[in-house]
Amino acid sequence: MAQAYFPTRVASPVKEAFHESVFAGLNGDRQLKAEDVQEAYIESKDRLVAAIDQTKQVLNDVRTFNKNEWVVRYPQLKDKEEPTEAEGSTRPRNQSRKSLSFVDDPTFKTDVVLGTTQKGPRRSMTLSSIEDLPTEEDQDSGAVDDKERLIPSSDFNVLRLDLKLGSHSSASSAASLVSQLEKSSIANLLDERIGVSINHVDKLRMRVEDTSSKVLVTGDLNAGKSTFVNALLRREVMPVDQQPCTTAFCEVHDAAENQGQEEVHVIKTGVTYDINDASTYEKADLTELENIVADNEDTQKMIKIYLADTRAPSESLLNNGVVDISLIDAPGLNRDSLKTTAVFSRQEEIDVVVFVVSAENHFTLSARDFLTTASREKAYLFIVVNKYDQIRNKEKCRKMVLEQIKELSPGTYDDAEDLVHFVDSASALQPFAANPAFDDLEQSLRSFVLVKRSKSKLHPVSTFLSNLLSDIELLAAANSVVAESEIQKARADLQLVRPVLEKMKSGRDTLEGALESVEEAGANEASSRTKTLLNDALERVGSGQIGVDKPLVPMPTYPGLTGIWDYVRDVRRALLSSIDAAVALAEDEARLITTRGVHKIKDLESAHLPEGVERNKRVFMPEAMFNATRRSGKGVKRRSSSYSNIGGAIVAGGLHGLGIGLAQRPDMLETTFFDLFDVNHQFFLHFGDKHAEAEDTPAPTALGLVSVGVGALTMVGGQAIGMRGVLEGIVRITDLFGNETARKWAAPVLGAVTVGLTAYLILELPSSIPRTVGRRVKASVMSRSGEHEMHFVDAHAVRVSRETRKVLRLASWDLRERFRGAMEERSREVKGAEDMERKAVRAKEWFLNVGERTGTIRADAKLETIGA
Ligand SMILES: Nc1nc2c(ncn2[C@@H]2O[C@H](COP(=O)(O)OP(=O)(O)OP(=O)(O)O)[C@@H](O)[C@H]2O)c(=O)[nH]1
Repeated sequence: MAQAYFPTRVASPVKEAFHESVFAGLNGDRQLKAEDVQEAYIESKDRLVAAIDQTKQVLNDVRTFNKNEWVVRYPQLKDKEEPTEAEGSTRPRNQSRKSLSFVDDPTFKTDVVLGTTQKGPRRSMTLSSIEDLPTEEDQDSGAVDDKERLIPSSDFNVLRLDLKLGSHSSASSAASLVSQLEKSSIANLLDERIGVSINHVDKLRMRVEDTSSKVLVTGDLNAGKSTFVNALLRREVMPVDQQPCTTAFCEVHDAAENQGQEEVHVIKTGVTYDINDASTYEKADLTELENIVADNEDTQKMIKIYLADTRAPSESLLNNGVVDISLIDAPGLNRDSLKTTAVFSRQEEIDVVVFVVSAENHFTLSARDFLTTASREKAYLFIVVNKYDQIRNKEKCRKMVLEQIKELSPGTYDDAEDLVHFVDSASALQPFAANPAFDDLEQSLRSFVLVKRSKSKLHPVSTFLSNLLSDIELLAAANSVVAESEIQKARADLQLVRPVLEKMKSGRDTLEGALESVEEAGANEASSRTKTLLNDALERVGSGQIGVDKPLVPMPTYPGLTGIWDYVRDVRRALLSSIDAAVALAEDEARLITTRGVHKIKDLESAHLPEGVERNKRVFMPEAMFNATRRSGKGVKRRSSSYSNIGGAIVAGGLHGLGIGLAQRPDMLETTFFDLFDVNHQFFLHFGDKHAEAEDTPAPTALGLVSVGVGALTMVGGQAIGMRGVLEGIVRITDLFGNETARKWAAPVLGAVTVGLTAYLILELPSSIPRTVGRRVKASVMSRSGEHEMHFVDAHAVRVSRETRKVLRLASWDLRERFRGAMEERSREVKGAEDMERKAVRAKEWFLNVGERTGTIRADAKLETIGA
């Protein structure tokens, strides 16, 4: 549809206002209306600038949040099949179902619904409660809060990441490639994209703030561009020549910008022009302009011309009282300059392109090229068909020109009435000559520049900003969906792990106590059982009996006097082996006690270790107990050093398992005369010398022999004579040898002694030998060989309980370690989930707040109304 720019044909209030202002100067009221237009423009501009600043702030916040707190995820939305109404969809028409996923995590996929809010477009989405979403009926009844209303979403506009690699990659292969990118890589790309957008927003802000408006005048060579510019200025400023000559870009500004001075500034090559920095240009007088242009025919100079337009604001284009319009007289298009001018026309500060074509020549190839490109990029293109006065068949010319414009720039053709003007610029310069076509052009141009400035300058910015805000909203909404799902996940994890950890925490001391008591009880029981068994055995051995009920070596039978020495040795071996058997029995019991302890620890493991924690797979082998050996340097098996402080003689029984018990020790098996007659014992009985009992004298002494005899005698005599009587008897016997009578009796007395002794040997030995040997075995086993050595029974009790404790401690250490490891892992899991929950809660709130902020920015700026 054609748009009307010419004020006389407009009906809208803004156009009306401007229409008034165009013809202002006639009275003050009309001038005021022009100011209203300006005020409205400034007000829109200020709102837009505020929105730009706030949006920039949001973008910076998103970047900081992305960097410090939450890896911002980049969503992808795909359409979902929506059931038709016939299939029972009750979803409001303003809602659409989408599938939300993230390029960095293809596993995350959820359905979301997007819709419009009644209070203006704001994007939000919800994931889990699709089924609970408000139906159309709910919305109509007003039962739903606006927060739940959703807007239709498109994809990203400004913040779109170009994730495709090369033109050959299909969408699916690009997606699969992208899915391999890490979250942080995507977040970095997004950060860069936001950075670029912020820079662009900065530029837009400068553009919006800039009150100047540039009109670029270009066209074919010699088409009369300079003449046209002069006509607009009503002054012959630009050099006009029959020959195509202008190669410079002459930019005409109001002299007010140069402190009222009419001046020419020739910008030096390679520097950025700054009116306040005289080193960036060379000053010249207006009258020198022709020479300057002529001198620089081969170079494309940039020349600034400051001109004092003395006409009233209502007539002047430059000094119009609303915005600072500057005219740029560009070089005529030829092969060399086409590119430069085309680039120039694309510059952001160019608001309007005026294309001058000679009515005599129509469009050249360069012109066609330029117009096609420019009409695509600039919405507003003015075409001045110049030298129209030279045409005789004007209608035919007009028709032909319009046909060509229709082909080159259909948009311009649609508004040809306002945008295409057939004029005679040369005559516009002649004073007092009426030139209504040029007046019409001039008014169209002024109207176009001033009234539509909001559209040409503010609207693109507000559209960009609106798109940017939509992108931020999409980003925020999608990330709040992710945050919500992470909250749910963290809470579900916590629900599982937290009770396990709590149970472990509360059970830790119980477990510790239970393990200690299993260790302690096991070790104590093993110790006390060993003591009982060995004490019993020693007691029995001491009284000449086999120490255990089921001996390996039975008590030998008395073979008679002839085999007495073998008998003594066999008795000794049998008794020693029974002590060994008692030690073995104690070890076996310790094995049972340990097995029970290990089972208790297993039970504790089942009770205290949470599911999923690997159990101890080691199998306890009781038979391996008491077999701990290590190789010495010479390859001889020895007890481990933990037992080495127990005296070698005493612990011999402890080596039973290795086949080296007491019964295997030659020193213990050594039989002596005292195994027959325990002189020391007899002595002990009579003198009570307990030290003597412990001594094992290897050879009989004279006194001993006599004592044996006496002992035998006393025993034969019913053991009732007593020591004093024996001694007295000996004295008397000695005395007897001193006299005749005594000598006479000596032989019979000695004979009697011999008889007594013999009788003793025959009658008492079978029963006294086991007792004597047993007593001596017991005594030697229980003897102490040093200060630090322990009692035989205690030593074994310590050894057995230590072995028991060692095994139980190993088992409980293993459980403790597993428990500790499991608890640490659960603590880490809980902490991880708590961190995740905290972060996600914060992120969700933060992103929701971003959504609120963008909504406020839109509402405050009334973005949709700016330039509409
Ligand atoms: N009759 C007539 N002559 C014109 C008109 N406009 C320009 N001329 C003449 O055409 C010639 C070229 O005019 P310029 O204004 O120098 O043309 P230009 O497009 O600026 O030239 P270059 O910048 O060199 O390409 C001059 O002799 C002008 O007097 C017009 O509307 N009618």
